[in-house]
Amino acid sequence: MPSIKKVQDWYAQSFEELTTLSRPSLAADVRERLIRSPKQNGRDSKLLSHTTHNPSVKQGQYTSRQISGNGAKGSTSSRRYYAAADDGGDWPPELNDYNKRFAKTLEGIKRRHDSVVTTVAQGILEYKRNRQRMQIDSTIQSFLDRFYMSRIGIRMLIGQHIALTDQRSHSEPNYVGVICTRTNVRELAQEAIENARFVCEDHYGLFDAPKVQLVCKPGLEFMYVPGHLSHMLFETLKNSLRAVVETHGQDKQEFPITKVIIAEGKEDITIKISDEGGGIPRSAIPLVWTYMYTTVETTPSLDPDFNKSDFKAPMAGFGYGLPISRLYARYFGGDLKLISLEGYGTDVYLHLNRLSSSSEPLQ
Ligand SMILES: Nc1ncnc2c1ncn2[C@@H]1O[C@H](COP(=O)(O)OP(=O)(O)OP(=O)(O)O)[C@@H](O)[C@H]1O
Repeated sequence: MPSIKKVQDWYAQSFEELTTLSRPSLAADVRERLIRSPKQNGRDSKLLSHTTHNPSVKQGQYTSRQISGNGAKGSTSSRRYYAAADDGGDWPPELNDYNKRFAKTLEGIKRRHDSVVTTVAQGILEYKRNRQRMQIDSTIQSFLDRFYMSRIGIRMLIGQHIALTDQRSHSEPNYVGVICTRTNVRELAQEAIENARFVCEDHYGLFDAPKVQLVCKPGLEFMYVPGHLSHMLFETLKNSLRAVVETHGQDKQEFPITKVIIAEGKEDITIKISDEGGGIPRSAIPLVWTYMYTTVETTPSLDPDFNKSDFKAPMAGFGYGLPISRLYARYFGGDLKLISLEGYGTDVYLHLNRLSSSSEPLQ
C-alpha cells in the first residue's frame, strides 16, 4: 500500500544517513583509548559518575539478576552499566564534534518518523479498502505489535541519546535524559484529565465535559518516562469520556462521574479508570486490542501531506488508543487490562512496574 511504502522509504533513508555519516579522523592513541576502555571496564568497571540510582528501590532491596544473551542466568552482581568511554580523561574536540553531529542526525531521524503510527494506520486503511476486509488478520496484528514495540524502544534510545548529549537538558533536575526519576503521578493524571475533558468538550460541543474524580496520594512519585504515562492516561480517559457521553446522550446536563484511583504498591503503581459508559460486549473485548477496531463511524481522514504540527488530537477514530497504550505499559514491564460490565461501564487497569527490573520485551 502507498502509505506503507512511504514509511519503508523513511526507514531506508534513515539507515542510509546513519551508515554514511562521516567519521572523525582520530589520532592513533585516541583510537587505541576508545577500543581499550570497554575492555578494561568489564565487570569491575566503576559506575559512571552520573549514574542515578532508582529511587523507588532501596539499596539492596532487590538483587537484579542479569539474563545473558543465551538466556542463562548471569551473575547476581550489580546492574550492567555501560561506561565505555568514561576513563576520566579528556577527549579531543573532533570526537565531541562527531558526537554532536551524530546526535543531530538522530534528531532529524526522530522527527522524520514522528508520524509513522498514523501513516501506517493510513496504510492499513488502504489495505482494508483494497481487500474489502473488515478486520486485519492475526499475522498483520502480531507484525504491528512487534513493529510498534520496537519503534517505542528505538525512540526511547534516540530520545535518551539526544537528551544526554544536549548539555542544556542537564540543568533539568530529576531528569536523566527523558526519564524522570521523580515522576509525579497525581500531577500527570490531573493534566491528562484536563486535556481529555477539553478534547471531549470540543468534539461534542459541550459546555462541561463529564467530571472525573481523582483519588491519589499527593506526593506519589516514581521513576518513569512522563511522556509515556501521559499518553496512556490521555488515551484511556478519552475512551471513558466518549463512552459516557455517547451512552447518556450529548444533551444531558449531568453525567455520571468517571473515577481515577491510583494505588501505590511495592511492585506496581496501579491506576484504575472506572466509567459508567455502558461497557463493551464480551464478544468485542478481544477486538479492542486489534489495530483498526473502532466504533467510530468515519475514521478521520489524513491529508496525504499531513503535518504533525497542525494535528489536533481527535476524540477517537483509528482504533489505536488501546493497543498502543498497552505496548507502552508493557515496554517497562507493566500491563493494561480492561474489564467490562456490559450495560453499566468499563474498568481499565493500568499497571506500572516501579522496580525497573524488566528487560526490554522485544521478540
Ligand atoms: N471505556 C470504554 N467504554 C466503552 N467502550 C470502549 C471504552 N474504551 C474503548 N472502547 C471501545 O473500544 C474501541 C477501541 O478503542 P481504542 O482506544 O483502541 O480506539 P478509538 O478510541 O476508537 O480510536 P483512537 O485510535 O483515536 O483512540 C472504541 O472505539 C470503543 O468502541
